Amino acid sequence: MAVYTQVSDAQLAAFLGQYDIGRLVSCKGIAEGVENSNFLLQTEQGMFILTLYEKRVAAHDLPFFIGLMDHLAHKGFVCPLPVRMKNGDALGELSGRPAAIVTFLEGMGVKEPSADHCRMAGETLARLHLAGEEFAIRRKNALDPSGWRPLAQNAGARADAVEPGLAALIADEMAFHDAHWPTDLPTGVIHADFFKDNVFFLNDALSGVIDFYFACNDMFAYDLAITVNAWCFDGALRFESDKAKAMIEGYQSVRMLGDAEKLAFGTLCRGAALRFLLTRLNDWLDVPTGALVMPHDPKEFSERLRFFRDNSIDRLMGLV
Ligand SMILES: Nc1ncnc2c1ncn2[C@@H]1O[C@H](COP(=O)(O)OP(=O)(O)OP(=O)(O)O)[C@@H](O)[C@H]1O
Ligand SMILES: N[C@@H](CCO)C(=O)O
Repeated sequence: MAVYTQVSDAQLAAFLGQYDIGRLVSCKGIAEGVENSNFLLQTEQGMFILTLYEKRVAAHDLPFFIGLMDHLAHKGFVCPLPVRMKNGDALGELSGRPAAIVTFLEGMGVKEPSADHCRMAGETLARLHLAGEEFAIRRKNALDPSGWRPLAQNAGARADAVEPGLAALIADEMAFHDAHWPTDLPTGVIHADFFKDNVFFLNDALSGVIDFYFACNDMFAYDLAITVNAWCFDGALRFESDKAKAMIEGYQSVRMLGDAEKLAFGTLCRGAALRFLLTRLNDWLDVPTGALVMPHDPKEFSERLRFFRDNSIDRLMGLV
């Protein structure tokens, strides 16, 4: 359960006093998620999500995240809408953390997506990329290859206690990406964490997207590579090429990939696997004391990484 910061009744009452969302009926910590502390609020006016931003969210990035959700929602993209306080601000402070309330989205993530779910996810990711055009604020990706290095160093030799040989695998991959990471592909606003738990479905139709707290400006194709990593492996970590093909077709039904994006796609998938391996590994090794959180297993991404390192995926994904 991800609740890193506890909130007393008195603190919550004072915080909610700044909003016009009716009297509080209940407030429950949310079990899912690993990044921030999330609470489901029920008020006289309905359901809302209260988020207290934790370690990976820098306060100076919050106007980007809040502004992006506002921008996308106004473009007709279904995502949470930040709720403004009586004074017009969407960001406040609670229990010593930056905090915000956003609207509640109906639906839930699918644990075992079909190829159809993957197609819809691909389409929606491309719509997000187009809807993000004209968003004025910019944010560098804090988890691009330069951001991976401190994570790799912090884990260091401790990685081998999680999985023998992992420290060498990470060092080799860092060297590979130093030489091969593309720099000239089309960029724009990307979600950067388009995982199955962040994409909601209702009655088998995609109903909305949450969790924009890794969003940034980076390569569109990298976002698709992250999404293929997250959606297109089965429970035994076998790559499911039918799902990847459907996802890429769905994406290209809205935004075509260029030749350079297709050529670099294998490297981007390999880098995406390394990025999630590194954050998971650091979270696994350094769980804050007292936190109610179940860290994700890093080994799920070392397996994906080896798959993308050892296989040429162009044909498997219908890219050639
Ligand atoms: N706007 C929303 N509407 C409905 N449910 C939401 C909303 N925002 C968050 N949730 C619920 O809270 C959970 C955690 O939210 P979120 O994914 O933003 O947290 P996180 O700590 O950033 O997690 P992650 O590990 O995915 O980065 C979601 O899985 C979902 O169940
Ligand atoms: N989606 C991420 C967690 C949020 O950073 C993961 O599964 O590792």
